[in-house]
Amino acid sequence: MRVTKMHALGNNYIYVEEQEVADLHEQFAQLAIDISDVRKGIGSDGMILIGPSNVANVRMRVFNADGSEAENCGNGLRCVAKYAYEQKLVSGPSFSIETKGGVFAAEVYPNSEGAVERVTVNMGPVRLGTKTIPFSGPSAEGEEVQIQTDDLVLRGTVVSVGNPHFVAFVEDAKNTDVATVGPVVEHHPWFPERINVEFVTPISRSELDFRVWERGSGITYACGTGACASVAAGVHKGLLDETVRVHLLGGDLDIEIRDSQIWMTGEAKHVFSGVYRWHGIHG
Ligand SMILES: N[C@@H](CCC[C@H](N)C(=O)O)C(=O)O
Repeated sequence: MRVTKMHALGNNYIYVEEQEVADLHEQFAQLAIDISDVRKGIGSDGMILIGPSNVANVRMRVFNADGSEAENCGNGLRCVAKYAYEQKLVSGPSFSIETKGGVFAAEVYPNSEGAVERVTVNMGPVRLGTKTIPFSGPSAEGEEVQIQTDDLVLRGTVVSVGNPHFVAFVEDAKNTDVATVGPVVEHHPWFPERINVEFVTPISRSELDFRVWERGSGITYACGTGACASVAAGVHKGLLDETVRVHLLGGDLDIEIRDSQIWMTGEAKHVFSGVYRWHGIHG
């Protein structure tokens, strides 16, 4: 199958057009696991399928490295926008992308040769609280949820950006033990469909340090929806202004809350295009 690897701030996926894998419908989860494997596959945070849509200009489906399907991916939206424009799947620089978590409007900024390296996406309305995500904890919990296990007590704001997020404001995001705490929150029984976990520290009202544990992929260099969720939570808590530069492991992302909508602007980069031979589930 023809594949393209792209990354946005180091959050890297293998992008495949649906027509390339039309006969593999029941096997997308295993394909995502295999293709993401850094030793036996290509190596990535997951796989994103690009195809036609009935309700938007193009559709994307997001599979994490463990094969689970996610509703949305912010870095994926920017890379799909780049791909769709450069491959002429769309006719102009402004268009819409369908995901399982909703339809999002994208705008690409091509250079004089038509190559796109920067994209803005309207990530939709700010949605906070346990009613916006799959949640099976006590109904008394609202926007702020307190997770308690034998080893951990952690408060976080829950936010939906199409996909679910738990945003914890911590003393020093850059030195948080993400690999230990992240999976405990991801798999906490209150989140029946698991959850993405962000650790954030405001360094001013317009700058945020950010680390992430992604549902289904673990530590990644960046999470676009996670950055959106974190700024939405920070503005709601009165800690941040509405225009924020988020410092992720892989670089910076600009998030703005305007008219209760979240706008995300950042890079999208091509790594390589080539052919991947998959030997299938029994291969
Ligand atoms: N990296 C993404 C989010 C990908 C999906 C996520 N792991 C989930 O399961 O919801 C982003 O940039 O938003």
